[in-house]
Amino acid sequence: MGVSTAKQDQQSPQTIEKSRQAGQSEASSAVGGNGQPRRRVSAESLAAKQREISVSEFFAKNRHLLGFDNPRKALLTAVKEAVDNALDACEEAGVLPEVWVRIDPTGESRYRVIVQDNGPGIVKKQIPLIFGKLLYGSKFHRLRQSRGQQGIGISAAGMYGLLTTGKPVSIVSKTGPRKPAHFYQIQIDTKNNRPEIVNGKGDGVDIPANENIGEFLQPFGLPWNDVEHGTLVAIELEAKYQRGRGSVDEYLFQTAIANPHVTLHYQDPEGKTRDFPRVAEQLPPEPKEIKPHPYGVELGWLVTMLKDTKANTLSGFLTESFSRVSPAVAQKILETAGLSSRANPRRVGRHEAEALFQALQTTKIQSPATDCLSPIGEELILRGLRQLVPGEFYTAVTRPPAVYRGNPFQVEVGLAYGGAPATYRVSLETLEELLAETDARTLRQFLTTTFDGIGPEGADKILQQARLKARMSPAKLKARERQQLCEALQSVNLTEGQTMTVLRYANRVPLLFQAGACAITQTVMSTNWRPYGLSQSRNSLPTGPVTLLVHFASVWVPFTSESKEAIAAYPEIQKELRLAFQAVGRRLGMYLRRRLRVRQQGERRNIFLRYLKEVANAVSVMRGVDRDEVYRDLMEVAKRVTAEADLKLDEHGRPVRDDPTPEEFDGAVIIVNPENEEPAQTVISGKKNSPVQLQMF
Ligand SMILES: Nc1ncnc2c1ncn2[C@@H]1O[C@H](COP(=O)(O)OP(=O)(O)OP(=O)(O)O)[C@@H](O)[C@H]1O
Repeated sequence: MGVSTAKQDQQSPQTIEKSRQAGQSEASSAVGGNGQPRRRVSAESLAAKQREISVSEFFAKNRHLLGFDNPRKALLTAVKEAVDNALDACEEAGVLPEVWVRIDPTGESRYRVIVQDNGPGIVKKQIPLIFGKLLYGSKFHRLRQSRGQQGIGISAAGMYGLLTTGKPVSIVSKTGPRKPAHFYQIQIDTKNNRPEIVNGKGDGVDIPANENIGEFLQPFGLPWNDVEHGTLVAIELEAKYQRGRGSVDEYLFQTAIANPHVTLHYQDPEGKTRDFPRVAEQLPPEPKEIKPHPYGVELGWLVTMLKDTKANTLSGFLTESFSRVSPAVAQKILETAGLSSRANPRRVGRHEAEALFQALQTTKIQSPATDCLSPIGEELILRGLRQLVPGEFYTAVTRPPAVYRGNPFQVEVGLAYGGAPATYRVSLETLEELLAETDARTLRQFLTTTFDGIGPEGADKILQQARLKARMSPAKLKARERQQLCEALQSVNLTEGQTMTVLRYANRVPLLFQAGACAITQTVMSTNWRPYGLSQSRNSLPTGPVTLLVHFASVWVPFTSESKEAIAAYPEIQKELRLAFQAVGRRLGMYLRRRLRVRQQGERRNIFLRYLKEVANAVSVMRGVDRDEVYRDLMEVAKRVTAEADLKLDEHGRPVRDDPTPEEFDGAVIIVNPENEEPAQTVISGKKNSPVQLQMF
């Protein structure tokens, strides 16, 4: 009734008043004869309907909250959950990760995702709970950087598979070379959020240590890569495979950039394989677990902690439960709160808890320890970017750790400038596949959603060159038009029309959706990039051939939803992001200004040179002096006036003689020689007052 139609909107005020009265009399029919509203339900009848809702029932209905809102995203989410777990497990076990990802088509809009790792494996008893129960995991209750944090991911992917195909999840896990492997087929009982084991008469199957696992699993279509320990997960689900932005391919590519210590093997649904070999042979430093910091605690949480503690005194409670609280600090807090340090924490009343809470917030306490974080580091960011993103100038910055709501976090940013957009690498065959897979309705939409870095402006440029209309349907292109589009993609210069590509990461995991809702994108857009040589309209992404890698690392990432796609905009986080953007922006600005100056001086010298011979001729005729001598003298003058053309970089931005010093850039930088694509200069540690290492990759 609340929906107003166009017809209603045109009604006169009188007609509207009449219908309002009619509406009132209709409503009054719900009033009983005694003038009291008629009661349709009683508290008792409502009570009869009350039922507990299991967490799995809830998420089965609200699957979009977990990233399963459409078949394409479902495929990515399933792969992502399994790969993220594999990487977490390997790193925790101190193993350099090697992960095999395979997507097999099993029917119309059905795929089987198979992910195997060389991690520690999972003990037999835990397998059913991990894969057949939502909210079960090892990471939720600890404060330490990891990819997973909620304990929902992999069981939710299995549940989605079960709901859409009726097939259970298959798991094979082996914990050591002389240990048997465990093979389970598990489905989740959504009503009760409990695992049901389907194979081995409800007990799973053990594969003895001396048996060939690969041969054993062959009849089940499960490929086992021979490792001493590791886990394989296979989930069949309703899905859609499509390349381009937000695809499995893109997720793996971006994972490889931010995880240079990982080797990934990938086989796509068409059987094409791609390997991403590791470029770093060392694991990142292991993050340590920390206790919560007093500034992050909330009153209700404090009350629960007081009730649950095993400490016998308030002083013991504070020092054991929180990080950075020494006995002296505890004493200070308790004095401020007016409480005895020997009081029993389990007997603390409401008012006393509130006083303690206030004292915790107001006492000066050292910031939390930051060894719970494991940033990628400037050197590895540069290596990762250089390996996979083409460009001529690279720089990276790792900010010092900071704190939001008591949680330590760290921001890192890498910037690559000058790479051609992905369109240059598109062959006709790939373009035809992308056109066949897309669900974009217009060509312009196809271009902007398929390729990173193409904004509407760039798309229009390409379509103009291809002589195609922006609103044409991608599915209806004829062979000749597809050819035209491919040629335009490869030839149009997008340097100006390209928008900045932002690669967002949280705890080394690429974030591929909800860019607009993410603090990272919002802060990139609200930062002023114009002083650094990029053009930018107000509150939008800057334009130019720039890729920005942004890594947010924390013991708890404040995601905006359970699907872990966007980071919430806490002011402390936005401040750190902005400082990191400004640091890389300043270095980019320096590089671009220098390049521009060199180019301008080069052009000026060319003009001199064009007329130098004629001037020398005229002077020698007029003054009777030697022409060649005059020419040589004039040449000297031209060189002196345009000396900068010989300095630093030539017109391609290539260092010519005197390369910029590390101190000038004040940070980690790579400048690439565009002619042979070799790094002309690499500065890894160029911070002022610190030893400078120059290193070529
Ligand atoms: N491949 C694996 N090897 C070893 N342990 C694993 C593996 N996959 C999952 N686990 C264990 O299972 C637990 C549950 O995994 P799940 O994906 O459901 O949640 P999570 O990774 O803890 O958090 P999130 O929901 O944020 O992803 C993990 O915490 C981990 O201890």
